Amino acid sequence: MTDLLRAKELTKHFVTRGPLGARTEFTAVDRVSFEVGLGETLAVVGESGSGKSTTARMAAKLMDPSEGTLEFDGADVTHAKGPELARFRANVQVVFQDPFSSLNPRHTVERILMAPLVYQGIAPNGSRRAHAKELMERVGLNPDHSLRYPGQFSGGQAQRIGIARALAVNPKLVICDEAVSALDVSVQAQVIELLRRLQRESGFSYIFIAHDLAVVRQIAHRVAVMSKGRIVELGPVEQVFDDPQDEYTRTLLAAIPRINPEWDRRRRELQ
Ligand SMILES: Nc1ncnc2c1ncn2[C@@H]1O[C@H](COP(=O)(O)OP(=O)(O)OP(=O)(O)O)[C@@H](O)[C@H]1O
Repeated sequence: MTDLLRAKELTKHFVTRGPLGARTEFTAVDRVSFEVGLGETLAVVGESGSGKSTTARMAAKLMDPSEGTLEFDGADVTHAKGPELARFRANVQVVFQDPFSSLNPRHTVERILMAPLVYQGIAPNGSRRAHAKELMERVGLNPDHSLRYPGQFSGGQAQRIGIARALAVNPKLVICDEAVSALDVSVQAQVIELLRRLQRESGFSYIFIAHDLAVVRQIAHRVAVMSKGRIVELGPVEQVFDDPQDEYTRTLLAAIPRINPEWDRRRRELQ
């Protein structure tokens, strides 16, 4: 499989100040390396504070790494600026956890979906409206609702708007940072199915940040397990879930039966 994104030894230090102004350096992500293939879904899992979001932010170039490099489509984009960064932004899009805080509440869906097209100079003026409606249809929203505001949609529908906005520029990689974590289980299943369908149709890659391993099992090809800023295990989902090599991965997996008894039953049947 051709590598689309290659992260090499990505590291992020944060500087915090104590009550007396004392400077403490803290390493949130520590020499993390991974690749994402074309059309592949790489999940990044781990407990809260393990460094998943910081890794996602560096991969999306929303945050510069303290050390390490990022390659996209064979080019080093670690320090990309100007047109090179704009090209990266057209190819790599992010879907955040909370659609209501990541979508402007004062803009209509149409305006939200047309904004990336304007920014990237995609689709001539007259066809942007039609393109926005097409995007709504692609993610299962009624295009007649294009003049509504995010607040007039349910959580699941609003997340579909976030997904449509990410797809507007036809990206090669979509980074989902806990994109389904805040949704009810049944809505979550529908949005996961949507994400899978969109990947089948368009062949783009996902980095899928999640803490729910049952969700990861449904969507990812490979999984990286993070603990205390480091990747402790990385491999195909079946391999990591069925034969975890790392002690921390085993602890994470042991928590699943409480989340998904059906999956646990099937696992036991297979053993
Ligand atoms: N801007 C920042 N300044 C200082 N520390 C930060 C900053 N952003 C994150 N951290 C710290 O870095 C560590 C990793 O955070 P990160 O959000 O990447 O973890 P996470 O695995 O995504 O956790 P969660 O699932 O809770 O979002 C945490 O200890 C967090 O407090």
